[in-house]
Amino acid sequence: MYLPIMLEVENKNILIIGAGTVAYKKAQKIVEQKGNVKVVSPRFNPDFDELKNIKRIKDVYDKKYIKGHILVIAATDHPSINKKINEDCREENVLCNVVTDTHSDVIFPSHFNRGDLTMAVSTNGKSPALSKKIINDLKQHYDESYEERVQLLGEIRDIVLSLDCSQEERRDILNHIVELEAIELRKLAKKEMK
Ligand SMILES: C[C@@]1(CC(=O)O)C2=NC(=C\c3[nH]c(c(CCC(=O)O)c3CC(=O)O)Cc3[nH]c(c(CC(=O)O)c3CCC(=O)O)/C=C3\N/C(=C\2)[C@@H](CCC(=O)O)[C@]3(C)CC(=O)O)/[C@H]1CCC(=O)O
Ligand SMILES: NC(=O)c1ccc[n+]([C@@H]2O[C@H](COP(=O)([O-])OP(=O)(O)OC[C@H]3O[C@@H](n4cnc5c(N)ncnc54)[C@H](O)[C@@H]3O)[C@@H](O)[C@H]2O)c1
Repeated sequence: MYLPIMLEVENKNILIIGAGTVAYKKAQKIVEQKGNVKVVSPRFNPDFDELKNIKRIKDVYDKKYIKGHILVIAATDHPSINKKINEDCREENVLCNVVTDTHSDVIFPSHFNRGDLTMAVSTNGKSPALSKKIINDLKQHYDESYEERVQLLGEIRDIVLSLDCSQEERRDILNHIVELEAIELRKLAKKEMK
């Protein structure tokens, strides 16, 4: 079983082996979050030309490339090579995601963001298509308005945490404000700023 955790990738070194369609999608997501991406592959999908801030190495996989990375993504179209990459990473204590396997050390959930709200869904590799469908359903319910909502709740929470009251009272207030309408949250945030 997997434990869902959030990974801060900004300025972290992440290695991708293979440069096809799947590798491109993962590289794009990591670059968006300002991770340092290095890609090793003998051939690069033309989409990679759009990604300016990545380092390309035109070569086949070799274990020597792993060192110095916090995460390796094995994204070749050869499951046996990807498996070897996963084994090498285990020896080097580096986390590894294998795109052709449902049992690698790291799997990417399907996800979306509404500002600081992140929603992520995984099926433990059983059905990525179902993860995608559920995420699309959640997108309808948790619409763009949640971006402001989370922002306002964060602002109000900072004020509440600075109040001189018991931990229980604080928890009650914080649990109560999540039920409020946006208009009430805006008023509260404004009032507290003064
Ligand atoms: C989140 C996302 C990646 C992202 O973020 O890029 C993701 N898969 C996505 C889409 C997708 N992948 C596939 C389809 C075709 C339909 C289908 O097969 O269902 C679609 C749907 C589509 O493309 O529309 C095929 C596929 N995927 C894996 C295998 C290998 C295997 O099963 O052995 C094969 C078979 C290849 C073959 O047939 O040969 C494996 C994995 N894919 C995972 C994640 C991990 C488990 C996630 C979970 O627990 O649910 C895991 C285990 C490893 C990993 O990659 O981390 C992205 C969401 C897109 C979105 O949200 O827009
Ligand atoms: N996890 C997912 O989300 C997901 C989704 C769809 C498909 N897949 C699976 O992922 C695999 C990759 O799919 P794709 O569409 O990106 O394939 P692709 O053929 O577009 O790309 C494969 C890449 O791997 C490179 N490569 C091959 N041998 C290599 C080696 N020894 N060292 C380094 N690079 C090497 C190739 O040059 C190419 O750039 C497929 O097996 C596919 O079934 C996974």
